[in-house]
Amino acid sequence: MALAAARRLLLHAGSRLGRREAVDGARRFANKRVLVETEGPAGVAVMKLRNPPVNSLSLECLTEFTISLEKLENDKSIRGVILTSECPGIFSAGLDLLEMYGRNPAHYAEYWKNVQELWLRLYTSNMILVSAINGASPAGGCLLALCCDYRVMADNPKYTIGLNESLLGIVAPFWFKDMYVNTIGHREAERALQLGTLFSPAEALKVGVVDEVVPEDQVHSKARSVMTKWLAIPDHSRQLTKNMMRKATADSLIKQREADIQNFTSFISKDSIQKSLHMYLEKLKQKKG
Ligand SMILES: CCCCCC/C=C/CC(=O)SCCNC(=O)CCNC(=O)[C@H](O)C(C)(C)COP(=O)(O)OP(=O)(O)OC[C@H]1O[C@@H](n2cnc3c(N)ncnc32)[C@H](O)[C@@H]1OP(=O)(O)O
Repeated sequence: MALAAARRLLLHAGSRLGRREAVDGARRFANKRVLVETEGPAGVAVMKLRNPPVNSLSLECLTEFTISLEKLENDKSIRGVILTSECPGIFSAGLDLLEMYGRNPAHYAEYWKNVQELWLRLYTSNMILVSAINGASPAGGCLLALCCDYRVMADNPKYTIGLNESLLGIVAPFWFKDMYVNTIGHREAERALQLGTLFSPAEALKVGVVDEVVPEDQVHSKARSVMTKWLAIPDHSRQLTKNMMRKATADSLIKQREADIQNFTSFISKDSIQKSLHMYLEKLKQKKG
């Protein structure tokens, strides 16, 4: 409830939490966890996630992300968005594990509703979305990239990308799976989902999780040149085509949003799933020590 009110305030009052300012002719607005700048080709915004240390998609981050997208959708001068990260070496660590561990069912339901909302807004966006994947991109991080129309990834073998949910002892929801199938085909998706494969950039390119791999210092310039190419297509025909390609996948979640929330809430509340998440979080901690 409080988040919904904050969302309305941010969206309509615009400048209270989300500041809009002019910098060298470029416009920018920033929430705490998402920075949006208009720069480069006309009509293009660059959206940078900045939720250190790993750009995990906490409830606050999801909300700010969704609001920023909504603002851009409402700004008729914006035709394309480059999605990238301000956290060195990390695109996004995906959903915030601490939102799914040790909380109550009402919290899980609220969290999942916001995950769905961001996904629907990204996946069905009328704007051209290009991701400049400049770091690790597991699970929900990969999901963000998969929503884009084109994916450029930095050629750094330390960075991996994929839907690795099964490694955590959880299961990718059907709409994550559908988008994976749409992107890499049924056989590759089936194998990668079961194994929880995290692909290196070269592997991701081979299997089709990303469209291009370039030297790390060229990720942004490549994303911009890709955007320029896409901007040359008339919006109405591109948008109608995108809608035709994506509508069925989006509709299958829209039809059953409430059931999906209930399914998530009961799944994630199970003792066995909480135990798996606990073990995974411990493993992340031990990796450091
Ligand atoms: C029907 C039911 C359906 C259920 C479906 C639920 C779907 C879930 C989709 C998801 O997105 S689940 C999240 C999956 N994410 C991951 O597996 C990524 C885990 N993280 C990593 O592998 C690494 O952290 C990294 C991203 C490769 C970065 O490595 P690095 O060495 O740079 O940092 P760390 O030291 O590992 O991490 C720093 C700090 O951040 C914490 N952290 C990492 N990832 C997350 C996360 N996703 N959520 C919350 N917190 C995260 C990590 O624990 C460290 O915390 P500390 O307090 O500093 O120890």
